Amino acid sequence: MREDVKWFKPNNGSKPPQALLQLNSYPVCPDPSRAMGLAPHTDSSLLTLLYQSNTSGLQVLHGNSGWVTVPPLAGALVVNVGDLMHILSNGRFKTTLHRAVVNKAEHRISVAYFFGPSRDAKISPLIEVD
Ligand SMILES: O=C(O)CCC(=O)C(=O)O
Ligand SMILES: [Fe+2]
Repeated sequence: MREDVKWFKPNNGSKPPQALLQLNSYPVCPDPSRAMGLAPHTDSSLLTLLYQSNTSGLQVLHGNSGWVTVPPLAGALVVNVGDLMHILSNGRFKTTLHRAVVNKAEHRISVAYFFGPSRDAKISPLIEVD
C-alpha cells in the first residue's frame, strides 16, 4: 500500500470540519419482526463514532453472512467508515451498510458522532487505482 502522509491535509483554506452529534432512541417494540429501528444506510460523512449503551441492535451487512450483530462492548465505541472516506480512499476503506433493529425487552439508545469536512468541501479520491 502506498504511504501518503498528506491524506487528510485540508485544502479548503480555514473552513472548519463539521461534526454532528445524533441521539437515537428505540422504544421497546412488541413485534420486532414487523418494525425496523433505523433502515439500512451508509453514513455520508468521513467517520462515525458510535456509542451503543449496553443493548445490542446495530447490525452490519457482512458479505455472505448477511446481517451481523455488532455487540456492545463496555467502554468501547464503534468506528464506522462513511461515504466520504470511501471516496477519498478510492474504495480502499469501504463505507459500511448498517441498520438498527429493535427488541421487545429493552428501550435502546445510541449516540452517533459524525465527523467530516465542511459542507462545501470538494471531495475526490486521494489514492490512485492500483
Ligand atoms: O443505533 C445504532 O446502533 C445505529 C445508529 C446509526 O446508524 C446512525 O445514527 O447513523
Ligand atoms: Fe448510521
